[in-house]
Amino acid sequence: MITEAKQNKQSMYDTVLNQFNKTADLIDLNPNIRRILALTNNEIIVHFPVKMDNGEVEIFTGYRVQHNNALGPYKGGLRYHPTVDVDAAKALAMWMTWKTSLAGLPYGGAKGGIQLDPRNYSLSELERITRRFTYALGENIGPEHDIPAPDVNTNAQTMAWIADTYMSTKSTSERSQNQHVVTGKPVGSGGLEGRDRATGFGVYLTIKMLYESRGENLEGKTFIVQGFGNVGYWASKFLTEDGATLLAVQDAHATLINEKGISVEDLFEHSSPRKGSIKGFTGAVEMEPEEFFGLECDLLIPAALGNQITAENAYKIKAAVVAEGANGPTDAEGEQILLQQGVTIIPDILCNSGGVIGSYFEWLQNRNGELWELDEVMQKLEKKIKQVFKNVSNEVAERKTDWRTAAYIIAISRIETSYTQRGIFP
Ligand SMILES: NC(=O)C1=CN([C@@H]2O[C@H](COP(=O)(O)OP(=O)(O)OC[C@H]3O[C@@H](n4cnc5c(N)ncnc54)[C@H](OP(=O)(O)O)[C@@H]3O)[C@@H](O)[C@H]2O)C=CC1
Ligand SMILES: O=C(O)CCC(=O)C(=O)O
Repeated sequence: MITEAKQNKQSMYDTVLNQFNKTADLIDLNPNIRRILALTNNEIIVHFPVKMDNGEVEIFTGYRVQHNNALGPYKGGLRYHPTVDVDAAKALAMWMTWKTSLAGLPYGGAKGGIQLDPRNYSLSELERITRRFTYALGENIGPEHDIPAPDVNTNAQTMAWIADTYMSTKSTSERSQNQHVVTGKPVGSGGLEGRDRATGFGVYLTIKMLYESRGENLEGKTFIVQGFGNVGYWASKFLTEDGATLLAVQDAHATLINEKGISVEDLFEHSSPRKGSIKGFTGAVEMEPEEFFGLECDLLIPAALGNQITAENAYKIKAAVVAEGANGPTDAEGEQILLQQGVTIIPDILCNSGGVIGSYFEWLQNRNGELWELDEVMQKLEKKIKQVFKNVSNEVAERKTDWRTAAYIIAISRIETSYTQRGIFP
C-alpha cells in the first residue's frame, strides 16, 4: 500500500549509507577500509530476451550487486519486483555484508533480482525468465563465489530453476558439486528442511528473547504485520503459537483488522491460492491503509519492503517494539523519531538473520553431501540466533546504545579486523 524507496524522499541506499557512516564515525573505522566498504565491489547489469507465451519477445533487466567478500563468498537473495534497480540492489547487498558478518558466517554480501511484476507473467514465462537470467549471469554466480537465495517474489521453485540451469552448464561429472550455487531450494532437490521457516523463526525468536530480557513473555502481546509472505507468515505463526495475538495485516492489496485476533492459518489458506494476497479474507475487515502503523498494539513487524517507516508515519506508531523482518524498513528520519519515542527497534541485520543462517546450513549440507533433519536444523538455528542476539544485547548494555548501532559496531568491526589481520591496511 505504501510504495518503496523511489517515492520516498530517501532511497534505501541513502538509508544504508547513513547507518554505515554513523558507525564508521563511532568506531573510528580505518579510512581505507571505510572507502572500500562505502563502495560495492561489482555491479552486474544484464539485459536478456525471453519469448512470452504469446510468441512475442520481451527484454528484461536483471541485477546482481556484490558488495564485499572480505569474509567469504558473496551471499544474498534475488528479488523479482518493479522497484528492483541498481541502487536498491546496492543497498540490499550492503545489508547482506553487515548481516553475514554479524552472524559470524563465512560470507560476504550480495543481492540482485529482476525489475518486473511477477503477477503479470505465467508460471512457464517465469521459468523461462529465470533460466535466461541465470545464463546471462553466467559465472558471476557460483557455489564458492556468489550464492543467491530467495527474497521478495522468489521462492524454492525459483531456486530450483536456477540450480538446474547453472548445473546444466557444467560437465556431467561436475554437476552434483554445483548444487550449492543457490540456497533455499526445495527439499528433495538439495534444499534444507526448515529453510522455508528460518527467517520467520528468527524474527519470532529475537522478539521472544527481547521480551524475556525484560522479564516478560509473549502471552497476551498484540502485534501487527506488514507483508504476509514468507517472513510475515512464518513470524506470525510462531508468535501466535506462543500466545501473541495478530491484530492486523497489510499487504500490497489490502489492510485487514480483527481486534479479536486473526487466524494465521486461515489467512494463509485464503492467501496461498491468490498469489499470496490477503484481500477478500472474511476473518477480518478491511481498514484504511494509512491508519495501519498507528494501530494500538505492543509490537509492529514490517515484513515487506524497504523505507516504510519514515518521518511521515513514524510519529503515529504506538507499538513499543518494532521488529524488522524486512530489510531496511526504517529510514534514518523514521528511526530518529522512533528512538525519541522510546521504541526499541530490533534491526533487520539481527531480526531477519535466521534466513541466511539457514542458507548457510543448506550450503554446508550440499557441500558435505549430508541430509539434515528438521529437528537438528531448528536446534542449530536456535543456538546460533541466540548467540548473535546475546552478542548484540551485550553491546547494547556496554555502550548504552540502541540495537542497530550495537549490531553495526559488531558487524563492521569484524570486517575491519579481517582486513587488518591480512595486513592490507596499516
Ligand atoms: N525470504 C527470506 O528468507 C528473507 C526475506 N527478508 C526480507 O523480508 C521481506 C519480505 O520478504 P519475503 O517474505 O521473502 O517476500 P514475499 O514475496 O514472500 O512476501 C512479500 C510480502 O510483502 C507484501 N508487500 C509487497 N509490497 C507491499 C507494499 N507496498 N505494502 C505492503 N505490503 C507489501 C507482499 O504483498 P503482495 O502479496 O500483496 O504483493 C507480500 O505479502 C523483504 O524485505 C525481504 O528482503 C529478509 C531476510 C530473509
Ligand atoms: O538466505 C540467504 O542467502 C539470503 C537471504 C536474504 O536475501 C536476506 O537475508 O536478506
